[in-house]
Amino acid sequence: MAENGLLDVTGRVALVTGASSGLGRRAASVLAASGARVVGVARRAEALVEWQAEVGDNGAVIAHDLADRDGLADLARAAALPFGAPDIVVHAAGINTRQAADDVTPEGWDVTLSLNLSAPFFLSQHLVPAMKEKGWGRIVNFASLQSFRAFPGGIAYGASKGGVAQMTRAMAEAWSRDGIVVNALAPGFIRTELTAAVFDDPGRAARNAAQTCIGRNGEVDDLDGPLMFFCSEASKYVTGQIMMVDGGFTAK
Ligand SMILES: NC(=O)c1ccc[n+]([C@@H]2O[C@H](COP(=O)([O-])OP(=O)(O)OC[C@H]3O[C@@H](n4cnc5c(N)ncnc54)[C@H](O)[C@@H]3O)[C@@H](O)[C@H]2O)c1
Ligand SMILES: O=C(O)[C@H](O)[C@@H](O)[C@H](O)[C@H](O)CO
Repeated sequence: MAENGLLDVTGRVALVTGASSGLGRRAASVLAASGARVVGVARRAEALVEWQAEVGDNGAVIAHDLADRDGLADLARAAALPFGAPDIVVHAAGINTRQAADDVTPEGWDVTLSLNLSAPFFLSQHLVPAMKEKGWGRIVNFASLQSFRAFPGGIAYGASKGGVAQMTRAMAEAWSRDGIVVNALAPGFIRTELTAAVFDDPGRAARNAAQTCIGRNGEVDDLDGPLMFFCSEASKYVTGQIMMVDGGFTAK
């Protein structure tokens, strides 16, 4: 925590999707270690329970398929049971089906858009009324390099992440007057399960690292600072913004 308390999240309740692995799991752990009570959501119950054992009493878990839009109202209700209504939501669940444009299937397209784009919107819509009542809320979306750049096999993923970038601005316009700031983290190439295919190709991993200003690809803890900024009082006059956390990939 910063000495002036700006990054403090003690006593806040956070809902983190994608908490079973990668960036979502890291975000859930960092928030819990910083004093928030965290409800972790993802599909894999076993991995969630393992995460909960790590964080102890500050964590609760719900196994849920976020691509099923009809279940999101129930999920929002269930998420309020362990610690009260969430003040913070971090939408980290996401997939990349990596289908080439000529081969994209309707199923691949739909699940990508449902999980990456629709779930953050509709789940937020169910959580916002309680945030409005408190006059304070933080919504953190996950955009990507692919919100702005095209990569092979990225048409559905890129469409979803381009949508996340614009949705973040539109959510900010809709809800910020009620004390809810809405921003997005846009990671570069960070080593997780999602990017295993990228990191398993040494040539591609090296080219991506060389494209950054910092000279390396990312690790999950590279997002800790930007995450805490967006989840805390520090970001009270920052809304509708997409923060590149890409080692300077897009600056170069
Ligand atoms: N890793 C990167 O380089 C990178 C770069 C840019 C953006 N992102 C974004 O960051 C977010 C986290 O990605 P990651 O790299 O940690 O990936 P990951 O594969 O490690 O984690 C994804 C999480 O989403 C969950 N999930 C997948 N389908 C789900 C469903 N139907 N319902 C509920 N949960 C589901 C998984 O269980 C997992 O917890 C994603 O939105 C991703 O698009 C990642
Ligand atoms: O894994 C891949 O193949 C995709 O390129 C993405 O998932 C990227 O890692 C990320 O979106 C870039 O910011």
